[in-house]
Amino acid sequence: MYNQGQKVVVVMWLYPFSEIYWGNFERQVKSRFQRMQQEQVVSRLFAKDYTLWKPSPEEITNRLGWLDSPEQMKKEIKTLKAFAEELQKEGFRVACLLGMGGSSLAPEMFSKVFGKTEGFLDLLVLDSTDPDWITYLENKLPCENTMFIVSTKSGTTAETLAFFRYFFHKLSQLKGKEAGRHFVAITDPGSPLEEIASRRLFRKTFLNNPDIGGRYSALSFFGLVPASLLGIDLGKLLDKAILMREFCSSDNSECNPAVVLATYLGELALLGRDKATFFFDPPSLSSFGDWIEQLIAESTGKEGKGILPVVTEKPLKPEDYGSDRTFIFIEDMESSLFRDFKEDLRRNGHPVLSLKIEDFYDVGGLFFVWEMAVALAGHILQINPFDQPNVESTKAFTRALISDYVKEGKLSQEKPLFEEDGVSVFGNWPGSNCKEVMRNFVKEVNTGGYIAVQAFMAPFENTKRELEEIALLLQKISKVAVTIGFGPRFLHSTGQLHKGDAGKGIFLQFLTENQNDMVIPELDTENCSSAVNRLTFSVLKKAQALGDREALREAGRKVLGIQLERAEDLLTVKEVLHALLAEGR
Ligand SMILES: O=P(O)(O)OC[C@H]1O[C@](O)(CO)[C@@H](O)[C@@H]1O
Repeated sequence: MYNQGQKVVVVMWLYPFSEIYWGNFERQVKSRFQRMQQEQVVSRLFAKDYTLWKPSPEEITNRLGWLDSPEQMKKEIKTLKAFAEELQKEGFRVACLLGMGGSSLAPEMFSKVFGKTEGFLDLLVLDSTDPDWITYLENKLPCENTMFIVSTKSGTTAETLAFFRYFFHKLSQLKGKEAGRHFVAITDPGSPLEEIASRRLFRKTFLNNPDIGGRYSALSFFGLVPASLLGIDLGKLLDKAILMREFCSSDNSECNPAVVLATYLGELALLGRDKATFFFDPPSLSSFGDWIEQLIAESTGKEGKGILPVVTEKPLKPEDYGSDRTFIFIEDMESSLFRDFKEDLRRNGHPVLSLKIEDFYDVGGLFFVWEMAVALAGHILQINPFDQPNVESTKAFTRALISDYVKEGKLSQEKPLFEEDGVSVFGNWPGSNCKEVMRNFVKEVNTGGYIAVQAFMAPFENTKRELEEIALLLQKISKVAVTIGFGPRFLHSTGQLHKGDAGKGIFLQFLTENQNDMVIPELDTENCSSAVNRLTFSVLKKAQALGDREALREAGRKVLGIQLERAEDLLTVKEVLHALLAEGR
């Protein structure tokens, strides 16, 4: 138990006034520190020694480019600045980034945390295939003055290419052969996008270092092109990362912030604390949470292991948390919002880590230290933190559904269990109404497990709020961690962990019908046969939801599918949960 008289709260120099409380785990932590020091884990990481993770170098040796990226990208600042100036001069006002997962989350964080600088471009990010959301975003875009950033490492990500085709078609109608001047590509050398960009006469193509994986690419062209368009001072940002790299280069474990964080994540997960629960102040930093969620979940959730990042919960009473949690606060220096909450958590024996940042440019250092920490947590868990072996299964089911759709004109789907007030319920669940099914669903989660709410819906603010309320009700009823992810975005983040971890999760999948729908245009009209059924965004979204449902089931996971006519029908689910909560009291 917490006792201020003992040496339990360590003030770290990671950032001034940061602090860490290990709870009852100091002994194990010390021994992990010693082991990492003896094995010279840090020196071996910088020497790119793949045996830290696996006996073979595959998808490791060619994924460590992020270690040198801050230094290398300093040489590109001039080019990036010149590009931003060129766009300003030509009257571009908005940049719209089309991308998924590692190609979109850092840019979105830059946009939400830093915002637009006077005279520079605004940045919007599209990472949803929901046609209502695309229409909403499109209506905000002054297409004539918009630069589209097509951002994909592989150059093959289905969502990104569908967004590209949609907006390229639109711009071609407006600008004819000049359409390509509104597009810039960020991709790996030799990817299919590089070829598309050259054929479609894109304004520019940034070829990234191929040795950097998606979720480790914040401080490469993937993060820095959009950051420079926003007017962020790249030199300052990268210097913070370079300084952090220096702090993180020592084999002296206790003095190495990345080793301390890795131990906090990895060692405590091995000891049963495998839910890393994040809180942010100011709230705009929660977009850093979306980035870190992908980094932790996609890197560690595999081979029957994994650390679940929880980034959307509101603070609860300390006794409402299980003994499977660690807590991480990322706050600015002045923040005292969580002071009492942290104290309560420590008093209840929960490990608590608080990182204080001085200004937003400290995210440069945060990107680096978390990338290194997660890579080292992968070493502690003995997994490869750079691959994503279970992501492909959803894609395969989705492709099969789409290919049937193109032939048959409809998506094949299981029959609902029943329909009730705008809500159709799917899955192998006992019960003949929503309340019975939901009661049985919640019973399926064990202590130490989690519930993942997956919403294939447009991410409007009011929908987010409704889902947060639903998550809170589920949390109160089940007493386990509850996460929320919008689909298809989460498929490129927590989707890996959902299928690759130890199977502790149960899944509540929402899927809405849409008000709007648009065909995803083909670019080469000569390849378009009029006999096929043309794919639309709503069909793509639905195929992704149904595909993931199948992939989860194939991995032995339990899924409750709820299809809604409109987002407002979430109310039916909320009412049922309120009733269940009242029953339990
Ligand atoms: O940059 P790409 O190749 O489009 O990939 C996007 C995302 O998809 C994944 O490959 C798999 O979900 C992520 O790891 C990656 O960040």
